Amino acid sequence: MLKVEALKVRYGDVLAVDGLTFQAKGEVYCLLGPNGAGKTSTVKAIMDAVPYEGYIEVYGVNAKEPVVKNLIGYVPEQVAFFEYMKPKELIEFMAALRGLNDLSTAQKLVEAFNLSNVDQPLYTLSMGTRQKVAIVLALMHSPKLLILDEAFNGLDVFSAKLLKEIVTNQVRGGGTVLFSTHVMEIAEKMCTRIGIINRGKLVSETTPSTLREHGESLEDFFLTTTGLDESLREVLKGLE
Ligand SMILES: Nc1ncnc2c1ncn2[C@@H]1O[C@H](COP(=O)(O)OP(=O)(O)OP(=O)(O)O)[C@@H](O)[C@H]1O
Repeated sequence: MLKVEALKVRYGDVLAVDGLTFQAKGEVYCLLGPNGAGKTSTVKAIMDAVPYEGYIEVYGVNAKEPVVKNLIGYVPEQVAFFEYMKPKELIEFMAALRGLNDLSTAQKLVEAFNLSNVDQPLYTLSMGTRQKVAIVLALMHSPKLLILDEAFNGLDVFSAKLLKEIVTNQVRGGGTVLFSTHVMEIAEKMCTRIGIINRGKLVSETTPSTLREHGESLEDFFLTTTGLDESLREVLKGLE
């Protein structure tokens, strides 16, 4: 379970996250918002990678506790690695950092994602392959909370499908997934709940089934709740 309460993230004068509160429990929770809405800042706060105000808890543990890192698997939006390391070395390095002796899950994931170039330095790998390495690193310790920040970027059809299945299994096994994405189709298909975030605030929560009941697409719901539908109409008028 993930609990985020009254979260604020500031960068100097910029209030990137402004009192955000939400919970995700044994489900796929999607944070959806326009560019700059505060999604990545929220995720970084959960990872204790930026200073923040408020309270974050992961499966009963304060997210400020170092031990929480073993409960979380995180695929960042931008994969930044030690470029001269090879995936195999990076996997061993991360396992050592986490105190993980059993590399069998990592090995299975390497095979599943068909990561044949584990002995090549990271800077020589394609974007999609780097993404797969990030996914293996995020999953190798079987985390309870999986955080995917635009994790489908650059993945081929096979790997994207595999990741979708992994997400489903994560929840089936009692885990939780926090998703941040711009891709409506993924949010609509994969998420149990969707939180719309705008200017650092949660402006609405919905579920794909509620949207279906109302015959509304997530795209329309998103544009209306963020007020972007009006901006879009004005922009289109200007183009006429
Ligand atoms: N390191 C930083 N220094 C200063 N401002 C920052 C920094 N990182 C993010 N911001 C600002 O904080 C706000 C939220 O950014 P954030 O990256 O969290 O949004 P996002 O919803 O993830 O956006 P996107 O969908 O474009 O990835 C934006 O105004 C952004 O410019």
